[in-house]
Amino acid sequence: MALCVSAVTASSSFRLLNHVASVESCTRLSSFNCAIRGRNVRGGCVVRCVKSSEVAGGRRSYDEEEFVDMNRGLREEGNSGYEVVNGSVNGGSGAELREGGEDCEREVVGTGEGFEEGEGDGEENDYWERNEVGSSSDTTVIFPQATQKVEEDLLKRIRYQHGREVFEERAYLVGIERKNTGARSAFGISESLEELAQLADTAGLTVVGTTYQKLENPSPRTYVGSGKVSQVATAVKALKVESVIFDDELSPGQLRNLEKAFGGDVRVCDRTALILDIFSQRAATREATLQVDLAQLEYQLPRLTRMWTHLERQAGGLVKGMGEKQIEVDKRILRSQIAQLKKQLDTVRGHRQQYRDRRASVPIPVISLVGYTNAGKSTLLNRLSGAGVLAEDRLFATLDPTTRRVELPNGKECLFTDTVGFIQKLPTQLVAAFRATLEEISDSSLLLHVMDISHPMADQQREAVDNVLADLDVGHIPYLCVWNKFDKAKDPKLLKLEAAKRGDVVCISALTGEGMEEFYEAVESRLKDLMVRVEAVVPYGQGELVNLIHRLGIVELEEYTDRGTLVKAHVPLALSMQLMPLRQQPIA
Ligand SMILES: Nc1nc2c(ncn2[C@@H]2O[C@H](COP(=O)(O)OP(=O)(O)OP(=O)(O)O)[C@@H](O)[C@H]2O)c(=O)[nH]1
Ligand SMILES: [Mg+2]
Repeated sequence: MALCVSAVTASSSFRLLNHVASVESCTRLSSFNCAIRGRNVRGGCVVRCVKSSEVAGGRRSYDEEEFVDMNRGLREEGNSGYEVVNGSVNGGSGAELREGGEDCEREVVGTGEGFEEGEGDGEENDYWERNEVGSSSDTTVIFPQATQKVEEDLLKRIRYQHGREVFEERAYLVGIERKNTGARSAFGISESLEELAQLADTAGLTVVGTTYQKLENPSPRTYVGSGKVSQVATAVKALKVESVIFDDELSPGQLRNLEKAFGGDVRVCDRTALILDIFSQRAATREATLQVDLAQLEYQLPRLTRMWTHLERQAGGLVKGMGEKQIEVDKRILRSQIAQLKKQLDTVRGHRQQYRDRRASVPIPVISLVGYTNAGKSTLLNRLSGAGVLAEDRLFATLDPTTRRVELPNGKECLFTDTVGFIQKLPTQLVAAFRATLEEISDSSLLLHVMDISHPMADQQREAVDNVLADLDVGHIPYLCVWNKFDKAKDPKLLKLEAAKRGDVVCISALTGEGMEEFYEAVESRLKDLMVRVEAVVPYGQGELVNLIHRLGIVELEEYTDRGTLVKAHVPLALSMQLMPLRQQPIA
């Protein structure tokens, strides 16, 4: 039986070979992500790239334009075990790889499409062969020899994590402890690395080691000092590490130098790429997908170097500048993809705006749940509304705002919106891409900041959230702190005392329901504070307006007069605006 490998992940730029499984697992892939991945492919590969927009009904259609040859690794790393026998280097017809040398690496990727477990026969058992499914493509990728042992080793590395199959990839984490942190975020290096490990786990990686260095500032060349780089390189070899992840965003130069230092087999990436990858894996709706794709392209654009320098090397330097030209071409392609994505996002957002406008026409108060990732926002929304929103012990479970109508115990209605969680060092590309989603927060009547009060870094997480909120300019919106996961608190009595002292805090457990009565009371009282007093005469023909006043406001008096129903009530600001033309004229 021939082992067939579908190695292109369902996700983004981060992992090239995380999934040895059937094609069904591959959902989307952008050509550019592939190219970026190719940078670190061990032994090189040919990957056929298809834009996510071309994914239809779970099946990808091929587009010849989208081929990206990933053989650079073979040539550049001097691995002459392969040769390209049929295909051009730069797009066009694809390529055929043949085994030629003795010590070829065996982790080779295919296209993510058209791979399936197939029957091998005789000698061909030694190959991982691509079985094209219903495609007229001329691309034939013959993989190098795979012994039974290699197959077994690979299969052993597939594991189930968070309900899905992942290829166990070994990662090593590197951070910096800045001397004289001063005004810097209060996250210590060990907490920051711990969070990075959690992110890596969420992305499906296995962390095999971490290290950090105390520095005044990161080295502009290699982030950590050269001694540390050698130390990491030794650890990478000893621990058979496949990915080295840095705790801050690396500049394109740092990325390049570190890749050089660790060799082509090791993938270098940073916190931002990791977060982008998680977002990409989790994006479920069209808007979230577009937003993540945009953030990824924005991240990749300045990092578009070295991808094509092999062209020059191949030609013995005769075509100097060819690589650069190609980079320019790629940059242009990327920019036009960015422009296209922005356009598509505008359309999608237009629909969302219509929905918001419709919502605004029914002036129900909107309450937004904001907070650090994993604080329990979705769990709270589920408790309030039985919404069935995905709530998991993973980072960034929620990417799209979900709004649910909730009737409070006093009978008043409001809308609760669950939002994307924040994290320290939130990539700027993501904040920008998700700005529109986050801006919905600015329409709310009340912000509920949900905190995991049992978390050792709760204070620092609060600070990180407050920083993002300040960026979003929502300081004017009334705010209530919800100390969640109270059931896990070490000293509940002390916490209660502290909460009582502060006044703008309620302690709850969204999981067990503890403290929900106080929660409802606090929310009701905030909403009441936000109401304005109106006196209006509603014509008998507009009875639904009187109903609305009852549903949303607190009615003091209702009287039937010859002009209509006279209502004296406290109502939400938005409703008071709607009632403006009906305000009772003072009787002369
Ligand atoms: N013990 C305890 N666990 C909780 C509580 N609230 C939520 N959790 C757990 O915390 C984890 C994260 O909960 P979510 O509701 O997904 O958190 P979130 O804030 O929506 O996270 P993101 O969507 O990633 O931003 C889940 O495993 C929940 O079961 C609580 O009050 N007590
Ligand atoms: Mg959530």
